[in-house]
Amino acid sequence: MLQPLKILFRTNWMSRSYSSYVSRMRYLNRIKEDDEVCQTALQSGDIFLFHKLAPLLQQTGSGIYQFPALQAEDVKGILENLGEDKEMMKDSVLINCTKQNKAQFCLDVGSIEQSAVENLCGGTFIDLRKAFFLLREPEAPLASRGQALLRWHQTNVFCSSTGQPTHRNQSGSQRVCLSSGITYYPKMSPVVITLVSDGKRCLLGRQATFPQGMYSALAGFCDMGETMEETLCREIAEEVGLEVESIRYSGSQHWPFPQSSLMVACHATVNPDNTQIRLDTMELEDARWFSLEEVQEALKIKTPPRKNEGQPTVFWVPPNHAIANRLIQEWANQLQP
Ligand SMILES: NC(=O)C1=CN([C@@H]2O[C@H](COP(=O)(O)OP(=O)(O)OC[C@H]3O[C@@H](n4cnc5c(N)ncnc54)[C@H](OP(=O)(O)O)[C@@H]3O)[C@@H](O)[C@H]2O)C=CC1
Ligand SMILES: [Mg+2]
Repeated sequence: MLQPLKILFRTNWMSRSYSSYVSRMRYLNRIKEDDEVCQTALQSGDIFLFHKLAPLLQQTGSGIYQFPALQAEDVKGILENLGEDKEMMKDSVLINCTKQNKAQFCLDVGSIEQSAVENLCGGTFIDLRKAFFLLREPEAPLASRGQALLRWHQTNVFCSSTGQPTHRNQSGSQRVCLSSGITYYPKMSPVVITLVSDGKRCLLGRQATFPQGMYSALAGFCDMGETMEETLCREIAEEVGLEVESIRYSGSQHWPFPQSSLMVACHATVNPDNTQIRLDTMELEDARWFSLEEVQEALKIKTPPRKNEGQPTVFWVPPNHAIANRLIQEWANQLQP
């Protein structure tokens, strides 16, 4: 029996019985695409403050760092209190949406005197390179996503084709040049990060810029037109002179340093009869095969070890905020007897 027309074309997407995740993603997309929906969401959203790309952190009594979500009214009060135009709120950029369907925005108040804002908020603006490791999940990735979006807007003010100013939409999900018609979207650079194994050992490398003693999985940016697999094989051949035999995907991560990368993490194996490392000293300072025992010891080290005079340098690996740590942990777990 045909349903009456109105039910078939009901447009109130929020009342449909979608899973809460689906309705949240659809709501987030509406905020992204529709300026009016975004302006409404901004009035009742969570606002995360930055100052010249440094996120505002607050420390609890027990010393834990938090990434405070201010309410729109609070932020307007702060702006008014400091004699600033409340219209600055419109510079907020949409980051995400909470499970309670609350929109999350970031706002850079870098034009205002830093300590004046810190005093009113009871917090401190801390450079992301430090803040990222002071925060825990899910605040660290939220802060790096907000910073990456704000930095993208600050570095894409002009059209790269006409030099004319670009104009953002309310959510900040894009910028458009009205004379060339080009639409710009926030970008991440794809990077493949690989844990190479010969079945018994794993291969880790270090750049001269790494902290002393720290070795990590090998990583490399994708060249234009490459598949992930091609990047992986090329980078391992380039950096340590080995040929990969098999590849297994592990996971991915947005990595904000130095620019926004999308880290695609994989395990790879090489022929155990051909494990001779031929190091590209232009790229890496060192690369070595490590045993399970050495890696298990390194995984126990949670903070950068002190270098004591006359003592051998201690081998350690990136902290668990970095996806390299996940790859190394996965490898150790699968080898563990
Ligand atoms: N989250 C994690 O666990 C880890 C993250 N990383 C990150 O992975 C990224 C890549 O690692 P890395 O070994 O340095 O990469 P590569 O091995 O590709 O070497 C870096 C070189 O790539 C070129 N390059 C820089 N930026 C880009 C870009 N956006 N697109 C294409 N090529 C680029 C530069 O070459 P040129 O100088 O010739 O221009 C640079 O010297 C780094 O940003 C690093 O921070 C690395 C290890 C662990
Ligand atoms: Mg590399």
